[in-house]
Amino acid sequence: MTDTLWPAPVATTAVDATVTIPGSKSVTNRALLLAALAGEPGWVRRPLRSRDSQLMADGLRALGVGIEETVNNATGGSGGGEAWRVIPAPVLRGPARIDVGNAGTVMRFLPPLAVLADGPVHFDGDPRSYERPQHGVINALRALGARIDDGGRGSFPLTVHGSGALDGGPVELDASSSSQFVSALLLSGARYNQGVEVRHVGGPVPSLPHIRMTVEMLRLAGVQVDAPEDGGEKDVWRVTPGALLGRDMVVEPDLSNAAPFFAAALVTGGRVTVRDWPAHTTQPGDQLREIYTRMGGSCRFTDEGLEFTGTGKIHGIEADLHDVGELTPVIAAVAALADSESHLYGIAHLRLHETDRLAALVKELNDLGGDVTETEDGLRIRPRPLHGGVFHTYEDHRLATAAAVVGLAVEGVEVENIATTAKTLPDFPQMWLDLLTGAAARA
Ligand SMILES: O=C(O)C1=C[C@@H](OP(=O)(O)O)[C@@H](O)[C@H](O)C1
Ligand SMILES: C=C(OP(=O)(O)O)C(=O)O
Repeated sequence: MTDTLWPAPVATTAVDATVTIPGSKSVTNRALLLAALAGEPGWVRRPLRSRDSQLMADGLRALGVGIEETVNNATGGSGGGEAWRVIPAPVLRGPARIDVGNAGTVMRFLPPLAVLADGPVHFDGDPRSYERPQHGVINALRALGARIDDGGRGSFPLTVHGSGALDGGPVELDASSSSQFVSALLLSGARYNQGVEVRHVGGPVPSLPHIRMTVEMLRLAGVQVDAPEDGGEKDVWRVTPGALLGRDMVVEPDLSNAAPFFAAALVTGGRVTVRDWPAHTTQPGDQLREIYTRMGGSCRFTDEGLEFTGTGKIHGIEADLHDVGELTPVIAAVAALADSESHLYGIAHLRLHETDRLAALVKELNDLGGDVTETEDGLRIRPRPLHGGVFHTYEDHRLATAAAVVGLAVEGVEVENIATTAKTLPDFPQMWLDLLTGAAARA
């Protein structure tokens, strides 16, 4: 936590910019893990370089995986940029120590891999990692035969006593608090002796697009997966045991991190293009096209990417964000500047994200004069004229970008710890300034 305050710039004119958004956190961290499990070296191209992806890379390195970070600007344009070479370890190494930070993908995805190590792997992380749910992964791994010492806490810190192999097979878990429990088991499951069959038992699973991303990326790595959306049984995913192929994977831009930039088009009545928007993607951020259109913008694909245009007039929305929860903070910020009330629901699980996002959004928007109330599973936002003040960010990157969006229209917003955006978008402060000075248009 830092007390540094960042004065959020106010937009004095309509923005008109084209931005390059760095790679997706979710795709980068899956790509690294799948490459580490493969039978031969592979490449992860245009990876995200941020706190969460460095934690994943360092965690894999601790287990003996080689990850060479190289920059290749020779070809320039979209063909250049970074490419990380991943060299799998013949045997994953224990003892090892892994820092999970506050990265859900690292805390959920690495313990199922660590069971394959040939010794103990100790996991620790930020204080918030002790509070985020981990029981789905711990209980499932134990049921599959793994030995895990969590001091009875059901969370971090914990030690996975890797024994070089896991039998695997069918297992039940409750993923109603995080889709990452399912993804975690599936990602390493092909390397278990019997593969894995995950059956979710409980309330609806949030963030389903992220499970589809897992399934799609596993298939690209040559793994056979049966999933509910392909005619399989509801809430059951099956991974057949087998070798993974070392691939050349190109990471898409992080579409969830496009949310504040398109929001700038809506709020200022301007125009923002995000380069290289994929025509097909499993990223939840793709749903911004529909959500922001309902809020008053319009979008179209151009030769460069996806262009969003706003009118400066924003409408409130009634939206189920269960599938796309990570978009909530920025959507809530836009909704606070709208001309009518919004109801965002299906997002009770956000209370267990980087911070309790529902409580944080209510407190911070209301402290600026807003009228936001928390419901059982979401937020009601009644727009009111807002005033300046400190916007606290609770070490949550998406609270920080949400605050910047409010600051576009409200003078005197000061964002606490803008550096927390380093979790997934370290360049955010400069990118935001470039957007507003027109520099992003020239980039
Ligand atoms: O698997 C992933 O990459 C993610 C899944 C989602 O987690 P939850 O299902 O816990 O919401 C999402 O919110 C998170 O940002 C990334
Ligand atoms: C919930 C998020 O992250 P994590 O991967 O830490 O769960 C997020 O990025 O909004």
